[in-house]
Order: sequence, then C-alpha cells, then structure tokens
Amino acid sequence: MRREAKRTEGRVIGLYGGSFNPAHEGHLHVAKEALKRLKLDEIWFVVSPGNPLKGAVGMAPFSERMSSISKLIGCRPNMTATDIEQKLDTVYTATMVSELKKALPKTKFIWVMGADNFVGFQHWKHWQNIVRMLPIAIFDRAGYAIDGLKSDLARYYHKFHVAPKQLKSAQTPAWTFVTIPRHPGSATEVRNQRETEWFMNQQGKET
Ligand SMILES: Nc1ncnc2c1ncn2[C@@H]1O[C@H](COP(=O)(O)OP(=O)(O)OP(=O)(O)O)[C@@H](O)[C@H]1O
Ligand SMILES: O=C(O)c1ccc[n+]([C@@H]2O[C@H](COP(=O)([O-])O)[C@@H](O)[C@H]2O)c1
Repeated sequence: MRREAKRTEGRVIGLYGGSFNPAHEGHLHVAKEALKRLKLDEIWFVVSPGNPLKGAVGMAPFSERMSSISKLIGCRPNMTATDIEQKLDTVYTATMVSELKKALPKTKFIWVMGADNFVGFQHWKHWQNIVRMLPIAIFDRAGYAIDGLKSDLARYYHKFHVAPKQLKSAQTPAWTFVTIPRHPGSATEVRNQRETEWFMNQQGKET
C-alpha cells in the first residue's frame, strides 16, 4: 500500500464497484465515459465479495468475477480490477472507502455507479457517510433515471448536485448525474442467455 500511496498521490481515481457476474460491455462503456466526462486519471473496478442486497444464488465465485472484469479491461493502463474488499474482508462500500482513504490520504476518490444503484442507495449501510466521504457520479441507465431522481440521495442532497466536470474538485457532499449514450449491457441478460444456450445444447444432445 505504501508504494500505491506514492504512485497515486494527487491523482483522481474513480472507484467503480460491482458484482461483475459476469462483466460486460456496459461496464466498460461506463468506465470509459467516467474517465472522459469526469476527467479522472484512472478507474478501479472494485469487485464485491457479495453485494449485501443481492442473494448468493447464481453468484459466481469471487475469483471468476475478478477474472471476468480483468479480461474485459485487458491491458488498458488507466483501468485496474481490485480485490480490496475481499482483502479488507468487507462487503460494505462505507467500510472500504473509509479504509482506502486512510491508507491513501493524498489520493482523491470518486464513487462511480449506474442509475439502478441510485434508486436504492438509501438501503446501503451508512449511505450518508458514503455521501460525506467522497463525491458520487451516477451514470444513466435505461429505465432508472426517473426513479433515481426521486430517490433519497437526490432529494436530501439536492443542493449538492454539481455538473460532471465540477465533481472532481467539489467538496463533499457532492454528486452528479451523467447523461451518456445508454448501454443495454446487463449481467442478468448474459446469465439468462447462457442458460438458454445450455438448455438448447442439452435438448440437441437428447434428439
Ligand atoms: N448498462 C449499464 N449502464 C449503466 N450502468 C451499468 C450498466 N451495467 C452495469 N452498470 C453499473 O455497473 C455497476 C456494476 O453492475 P453489475 O455488476 O451489478 O452489473 P449488472 O448488469 O447491473 O448486473 P445484474 O443484472 O446481475 O444486476 C453498477 O453500479 C451498475 O449500476
Ligand atoms: O455497502 C452497501 O451496503 C452496499 C449495498 C449494495 C451495493 N453495494 C455496492 O454497490 C456496488 C454495485 O453492486 P452491484 O451488485 O449492483 O454490481 C458494489 O460495489 C457493491 O458492493 C454496497
């Protein structure tokens, strides 16, 4: 961590948390838009050991999800997949961010998430602490923008909404909603498609 503290000093890093079960093009799309629109230096894909609001059924092992996102980002120098939550033995964003800020005090972090998480953000553990710890960028996703704009985050913190380009220099609390070309990528869809293909294969074998 000491070497990482030196390397990242003064840099602005987007923390993009996810289950990545599996990773898909929508994730890459959001990451690229985040780098560009928020003018980030890098983005870290924080693989969740297990989203506390999602069941464990159908959740691939952590190592598989870590490989899935690592493969998707390839060798892009400004993107990294990290197992920090697993190392810290936490599934809570508030805990991870607090520990990360302690370990890398001279690095600026921004939380990156899709609009579906905007809608239920008030169910996250210590969500208001997260809002106070780091700026938040929400990226548009089909079907969620309207509900998100009625969420507790948007309502309680409406005075702290800033433009995307101002986010990285804003004092917390600060959040932005980033309008981007919407990407249809969905891990649920990928899993459903794989299941259908498996089923068709089985049927093919039987006939
Ligand atoms: N197509 C997309 N557009 C915008 N944000 C997205 C998109 N896909 C995923 N995200 C965001 O990426 C983060 C990680 O998402 P996750 O790994 O849960 O993928 P998912 O497709 O939402 O999965 P699932 O369908 O299993 O819920 C979340 O903040 C989510 O909102
Ligand atoms: O901290 C929480 O209570 C919490 C509740 C729900 C989701 N999260 C985080 O939200 C991120 C996106 O999760 P997911 O499953 O939608 O990809 C991921 O980093 C999770 O750890 C965090």
